[in-house]
Amino acid sequence: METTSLDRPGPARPTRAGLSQLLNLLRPSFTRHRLRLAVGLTALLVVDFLQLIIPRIIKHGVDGLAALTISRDDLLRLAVLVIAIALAVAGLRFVWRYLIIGFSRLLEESLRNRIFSHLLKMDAPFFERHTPGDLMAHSSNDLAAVQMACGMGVVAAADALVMSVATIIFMLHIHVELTLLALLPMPFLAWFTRILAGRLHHRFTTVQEQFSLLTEFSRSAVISIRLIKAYTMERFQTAQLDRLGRQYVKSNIAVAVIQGLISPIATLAGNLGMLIILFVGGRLVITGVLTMGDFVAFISYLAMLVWPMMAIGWVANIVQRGLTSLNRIHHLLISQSALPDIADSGEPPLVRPSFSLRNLTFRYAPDLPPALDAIDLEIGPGIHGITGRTGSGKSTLCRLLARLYPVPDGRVLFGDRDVNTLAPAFVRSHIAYVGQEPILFSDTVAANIALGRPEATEEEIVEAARSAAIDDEIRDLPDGYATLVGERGVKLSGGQRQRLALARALLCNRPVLVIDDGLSAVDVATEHEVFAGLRQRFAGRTVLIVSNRIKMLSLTDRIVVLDEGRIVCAGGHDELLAASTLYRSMYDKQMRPQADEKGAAG
Ligand SMILES: Nc1ncnc2c1ncn2[C@@H]1O[C@H](COP(=O)(O)OP(=O)(O)OP(=O)(O)O)[C@@H](O)[C@H]1O
Repeated sequence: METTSLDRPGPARPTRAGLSQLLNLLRPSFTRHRLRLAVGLTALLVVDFLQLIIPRIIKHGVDGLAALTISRDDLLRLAVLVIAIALAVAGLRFVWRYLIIGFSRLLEESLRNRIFSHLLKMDAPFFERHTPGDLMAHSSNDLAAVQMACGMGVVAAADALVMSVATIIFMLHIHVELTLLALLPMPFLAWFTRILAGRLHHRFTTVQEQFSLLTEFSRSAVISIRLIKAYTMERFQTAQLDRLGRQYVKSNIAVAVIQGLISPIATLAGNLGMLIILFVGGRLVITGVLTMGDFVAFISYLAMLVWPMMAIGWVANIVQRGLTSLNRIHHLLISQSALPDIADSGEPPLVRPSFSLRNLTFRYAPDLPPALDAIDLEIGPGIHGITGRTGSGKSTLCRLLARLYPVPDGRVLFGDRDVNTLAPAFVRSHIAYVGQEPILFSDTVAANIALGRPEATEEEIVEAARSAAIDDEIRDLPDGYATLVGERGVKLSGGQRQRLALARALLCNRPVLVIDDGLSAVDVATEHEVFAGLRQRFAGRTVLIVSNRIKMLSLTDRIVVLDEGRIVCAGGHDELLAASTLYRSMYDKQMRPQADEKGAAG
């Protein structure tokens, strides 16, 4: 028998894609903003050049002073020149920061948009393989690492390259041997920075992990405060928080140790070079090979070289980190939905669509038993009840109709066409879906109802609420339909939330309504009212209600009983009472106590 299943290996560690594949992800942004980048990099190079000129001006002044050939006016002119250059450096620094860092933010935004629109296309199995934390990491840490590499990474790389090459040329120009000697400690500085930056990254990742553990712990403790109090868990929770807090402090101290090492090592390398200049360069001045000005300029150049040498190690690390993150983003973007990749052609919606399930077998994973087993079912206009024990496959059936999971070819037909030949969005656009857990957004009641049709009028919203039997209760809220609900608003009861979600689905006015146990928290009297509203509103259309409430099921046109993924019986309420032992036992459990109570009262 042909079945479908989802190969769900879990989020494996991604293999490294080719460099050109990774760079292809960045190319569109680099191309689009090439002018911005070119101007930014030019400003950066001009800053470098201007900085290199300052020691030469100072050399001129010192030589003049040493030979007593310089006038006060000359000195003033040199000072003004230095200030003018410093001002130009400050202005141009602002320009390159604005342009290049701005570019990295634009690149980050475009990658984020790409990731987000890709996620919107993915199917349910994808979201089961990737946890929300996983996906959040892509849209925060990984994007930040790429942004860093393409912003400060580009700046530091260009800066370090130009500054080190130019500074060394200027130094060589003064004295070749002295330059080579003074540069001796520099490769060690680059090497140390590289090693320390690597460790720093590692420790910093630990800090971030500890921080997210701590925040997640505090978040879940705050939202489950009632449970904690009910189980008198306060002490235990405090001890847990204390433990996490101590780990967090420890990992922060580990970061501080590395950060504390970097600067002294740089100073040490600079001072070693300085020592060499003092010792060797000083002798060259005494012997008249170098002028006093050359000597001072040489010291300034060496000081300027410390930063590029540190930057080389630092850049190597952030580029490596950026590539690792880019690799993860690449793997996310190449992951494919198992649903057919067919774009919605804009075909007009079907007026009275129906579903035909033909010998459909479905498993969530190859090693799991089938969640649906050889299902044959016609779902056309009318109100259909789906019932069965927990885990019998009711929700799975609804999810497959809503095209959240892939199905094998020819097993599910929609309006006589195989769903695999249709755009998933086309099929979904016919279905209003009410799930088991209603989700409300932090917005007004009206906006929550109008989620699927933001353009709906006030009258339409009220009418949908009335059909879902929630209108009166909404009017009793402090601001009626304008009341804020959700996380930061008024808290609604489970039944109210479910009816709000139902009103949202009703407002969409689609030809098929699927309610997956979405009325379980609604009391029996209100359930009747809701059902009457549905009957009237959906006359001639298709409604599928998953429920285990016999009273609700008895009102439907036809009931399908599932057990272990199979249809064990289908028919009207009376028919099933006679034909299905499962249905009969559900009826007995739910209706007998009432009958017994009535009998006892009589
Ligand atoms: N995402 C999933 N991954 C793996 N197995 C799943 C998944 N969802 C459901 N199942 C399994 O598939 C079977 C059918 O589950 P389903 O949720 O469709 O049952 P149900 O009849 O709706 O149950 P309930 O009445 O408790 O909601 C169960 O064995 C369940 O454990």
